[in-house]
Amino acid sequence: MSVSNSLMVVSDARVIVPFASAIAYFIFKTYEPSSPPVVSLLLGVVPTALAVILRRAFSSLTIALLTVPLAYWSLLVAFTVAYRLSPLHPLARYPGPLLCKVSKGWLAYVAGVRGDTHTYVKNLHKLHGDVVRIGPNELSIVHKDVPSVLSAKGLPRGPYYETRIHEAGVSLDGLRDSALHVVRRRPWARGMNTASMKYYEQLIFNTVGDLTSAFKQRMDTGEVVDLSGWMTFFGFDFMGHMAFTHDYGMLKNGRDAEGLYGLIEGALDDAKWISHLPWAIPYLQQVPGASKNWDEMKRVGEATAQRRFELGSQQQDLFHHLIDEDGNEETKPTLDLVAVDGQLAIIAGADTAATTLSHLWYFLLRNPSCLEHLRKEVDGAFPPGEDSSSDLTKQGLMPYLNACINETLRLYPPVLAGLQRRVNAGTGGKMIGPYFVPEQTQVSLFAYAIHRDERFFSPLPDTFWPDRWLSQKKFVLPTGDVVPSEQVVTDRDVFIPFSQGPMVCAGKNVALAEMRAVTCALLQQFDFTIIDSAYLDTWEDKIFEMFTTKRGTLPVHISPRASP
Ligand code: HEM
Repeated sequence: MSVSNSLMVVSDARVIVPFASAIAYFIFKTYEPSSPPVVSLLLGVVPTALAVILRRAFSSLTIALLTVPLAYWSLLVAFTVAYRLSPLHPLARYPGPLLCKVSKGWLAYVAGVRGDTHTYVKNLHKLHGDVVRIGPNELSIVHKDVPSVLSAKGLPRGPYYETRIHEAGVSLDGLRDSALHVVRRRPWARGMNTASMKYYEQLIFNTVGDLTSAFKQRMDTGEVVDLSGWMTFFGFDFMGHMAFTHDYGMLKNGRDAEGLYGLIEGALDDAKWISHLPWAIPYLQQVPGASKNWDEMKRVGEATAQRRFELGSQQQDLFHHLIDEDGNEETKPTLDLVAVDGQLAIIAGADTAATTLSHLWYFLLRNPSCLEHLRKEVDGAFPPGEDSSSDLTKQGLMPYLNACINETLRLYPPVLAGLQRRVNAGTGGKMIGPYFVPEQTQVSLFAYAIHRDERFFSPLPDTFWPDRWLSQKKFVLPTGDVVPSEQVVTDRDVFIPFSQGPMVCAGKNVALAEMRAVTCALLQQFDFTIIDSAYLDTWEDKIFEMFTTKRGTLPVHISPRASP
């Protein structure tokens, strides 16, 4: 080849590679393709083909194969970063850390390695205000206008929920199509109506009985118990009875013999970062062993559903409604899909309630005056000799009990992060309060950050102070100061531990009922003494976000309740 030809080929390469890379960038930006064949074509086939075509510009094919793809990918990254940081980006007006603006990988790192997404985002709001750019195309919003995001007229779910896609179908909590969600929610609504709640009340009564019997045994032997771990046993045993008429036997055996909790914790731990990079899910599934815990959980879920199916239709448990044993729906769901939803109930229901109860006991042990106040209320409602778990309706009307539970859910909502919604393409964007959110933007509501904002909960937004939920003319603060009610702000509209709107937690009422019942029964019958105050001092440092909450231990001595 002549010198002039060679120069032409080299200059062709200098034009063609950036041009091809720019086209690929344009396709990624406009269509956000994530299917492996398209991505492999754009990231693998195109640069390799270019290297082969332009090989004469290089000393050998090997050099071409090394140089062209590298240049192509580097340019692609450069275009992407430049656009994301440029004033042309639709979210350019919103502040946020540079790394968040560049890639969602940063939040995936915060979630996956540090596990403190909730405090990280709360601190970002402190620094930047109501709206923070937490990803290239994602905003976190702390604003009173929460309902315009979560209500029926709000926004559909965002890609954060893609991890809930299973072979048999998507579990209810991952459904992003709002119309389909309405259909799939119907059996859940039947499973949570008044008649169903009556059935579950008996199960709560029995499971609370198992818990108190186990504690009595350990009290007699002087064994130290981890209150947090036992709340997990309670949560799983109750959900097993409620969802599948299955006894996990954790309370009776004093351990998780089937290893279910470990399995779920492992699965959540493996996946906690991937929700931020949902496009990576199909690739991760190809990595041997990457979804080992999920696969095992699926197997256990299917086996439990199969066992329950064989029991027949007599039990009025959640499965009865989900599999539609009463024949309400035209099309019955498959057993596999019901297994997926049943599994969801166990994960969503057992761990969240156990986490809330553990936090509540932490706060009560930390604040003996609150514990005594609550115990007085329990004694007033259920005099000695009267079993508190016999009347769950009465518990629903106990102001201080409900204030303590609300206050716990406010400070530590078990779902610490990730109520993500999306402004879909073609909608023209959305106003949230005074803020315009352009199309194709994810909007995340971090309950943890919203609940601790002093515009919505004050005074002392970071302090456990159940009184803020009571209605009274004057309030005595934990500091001893007395303030009139006008100085106390408790904004229930932005209280979202269970979310709000059409996708609000389906198990909210059952969760509240079980948490009230456990709290009353334990206060009525036992005294707990933490074996070392260091466990209380470090409790909050050991809270990690992983969809739900990973928490530490609360080892206590149990003694019989001192006479009232
Ligand atoms: C303290 C206890 C609980 C808390 C704080 C809690 C919180 C939540 C939250 C924040 C969501 C997400 C909603 C969204 O995406 O907007 C949710 C969904 C859900 N929860 Fe709960 N949950 C609790 C207990 C339970 C229980 C006991 C059950 C089952 C009996 C349950 C079943 C569900 C289901 C099925 C969904 C999906 C709802 C849907 O997509 O329509 N949860 N929960």
